[in-house]
Amino acid sequence: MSVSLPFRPLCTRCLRQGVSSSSSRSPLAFLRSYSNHYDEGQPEDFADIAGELKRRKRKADAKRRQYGATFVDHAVVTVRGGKGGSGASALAASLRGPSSPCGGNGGPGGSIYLTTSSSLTSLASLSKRLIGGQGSSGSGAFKHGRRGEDLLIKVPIGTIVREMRREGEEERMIREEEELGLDQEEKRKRKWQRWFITHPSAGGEVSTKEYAESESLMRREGRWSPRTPSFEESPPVILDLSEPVNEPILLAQGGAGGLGNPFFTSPRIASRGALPPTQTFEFELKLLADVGLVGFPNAGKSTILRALTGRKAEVAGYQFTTLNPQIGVVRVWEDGTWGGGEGIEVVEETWVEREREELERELGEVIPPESTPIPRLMGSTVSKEASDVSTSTNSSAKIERIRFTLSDNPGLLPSASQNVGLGHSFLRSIERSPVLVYVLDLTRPSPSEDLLTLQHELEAYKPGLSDRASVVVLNKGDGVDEEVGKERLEGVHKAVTDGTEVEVLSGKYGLGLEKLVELLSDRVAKARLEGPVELDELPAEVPVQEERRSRKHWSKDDGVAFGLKKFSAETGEQ
Ligand SMILES: Nc1nc2c(ncn2[C@@H]2O[C@H](COP(=O)(O)OP(=O)(O)OP(=O)(O)O)[C@@H](O)[C@H]2O)c(=O)[nH]1
Ligand SMILES: [Mg+2]
Repeated sequence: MSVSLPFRPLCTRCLRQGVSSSSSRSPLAFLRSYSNHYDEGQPEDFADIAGELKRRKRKADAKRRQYGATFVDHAVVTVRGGKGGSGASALAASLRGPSSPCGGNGGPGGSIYLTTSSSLTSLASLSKRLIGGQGSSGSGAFKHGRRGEDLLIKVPIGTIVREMRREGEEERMIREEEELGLDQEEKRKRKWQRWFITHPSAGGEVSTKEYAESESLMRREGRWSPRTPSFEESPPVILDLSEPVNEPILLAQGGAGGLGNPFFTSPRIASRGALPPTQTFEFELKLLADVGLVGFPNAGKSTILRALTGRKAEVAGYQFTTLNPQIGVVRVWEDGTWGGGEGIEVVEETWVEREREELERELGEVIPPESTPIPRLMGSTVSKEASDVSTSTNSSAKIERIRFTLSDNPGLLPSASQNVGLGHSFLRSIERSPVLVYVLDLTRPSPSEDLLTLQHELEAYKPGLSDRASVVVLNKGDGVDEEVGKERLEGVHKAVTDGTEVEVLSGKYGLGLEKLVELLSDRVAKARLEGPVELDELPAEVPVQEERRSRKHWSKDDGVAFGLKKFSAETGEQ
């Protein structure tokens, strides 16, 4: 099979053959032409391409569903330190005299620690129930039990942890006894049974005196039925993990191990390990980035992130490609150049890149980038050369002026503030970004209306949030002609407040990015000087249950699933 036309289905075998038989075209050019054609939507050999695209879309949808299910920004987790192991009540037989107590102590239960991980952007890896390892019991010959295993939970930077409830075993028992209406004597007996174990040779009942003595010994050691302090006595744990954690934070302490019988006056008694209280924590993820990109699905947010930072965000020509917020780093040097990316010329859709990588693997050689005709921004004079001068990946000899993080977020649906789709997760993750950028698609019929919708959604979520967006990006500036572009640009200018910068650019072809970097550097520097701005609390928080339910039922046709009209990137209809 030869690659005589660029519209063959993209199977790797065809591509390989194309490479070997086609002398004039590089495989990348082949992919690009395929990709461009796909963009334009005018395939000639339609049956071939439609079939291939359908297959690809099915694959991508499945992948998206899979990723979608793993993005979690809110979790309620039950945590308990491990139970301490029991002390042993053992006697060492002696030929000459009476046997002596030799029971070892129980090992303490494992604790639960918390730390941050910069590679995480979701709470998906968090289990619903975390219990520290149980300490093992002591045994004869003074052998002490092993310590239970500690658990280390990793959460993304930007996670807020709040303790919601705590209940100890002791309180649970007291409640139960009240319900059963037990008298004091019965309560004492139950308690002793709960706390002590007796040597098998004890035979019969251990006397009340022995128990009472053992209890007072335990009290002296501070080990007797430790009470769980209420929130009034010891305020709930609230952690704001906005910075990387150096030392793991103790979230739940493991229970103390029981004491062996040498500790007690009666050799027939040893104590059980303590069961630590059960605590319920709420984890909420608010990703931290200096700049947050806000826009409708398909506006090109991920493309911009890739162009500025090189972060491998998924780029595709359909809505809700991004389900998981992504953060990249932009570095700006003293001479005004910037980098962070891989110096990529054109940000291709991810599937084109994958094909290319697969092809490179098969061929065992790197396919050199070839020059692509770069379109112009709505007939403006901003050229690729201008932006080339400003980007750089060679940072060794330069002095860094500023470095900031940029977050790409899931597309915002109308009514996201009411938690439609990934609404809250998206809004939560940008809430802490001091600088927001609206990303609008200049090829859509009315970017100014899109802008108003975005502003409305941010304000509905938290009043004052939309004020942080003082930069509006009109992306896909390469895709409109001068007349249409100017008209839409004018509409947006009319819709913005004073002091808001409006930039036409093309994330895909890297046009106009240097101006954006300059603007963002200034805004970030200013925001850092001013410090964090607190916003009012969420006016009407959607209950957790409801929120979770909505996420579970989320699909790519989200607007439809939530009784809204489907939002169409092609027509701009909502
Ligand atoms: N012509 C042109 N196409 C672009 C430009 N920027 C992005 N695109 C294309 O627009 C489509 C969507 O781009 P993405 O970057 O995935 O958009 P997004 O806003 O991240 O979309 P979601 O993740 O779905 O919210 C892809 O086909 C991109 O190749 C641009 O500047 N010019
Ligand atoms: Mg995206």
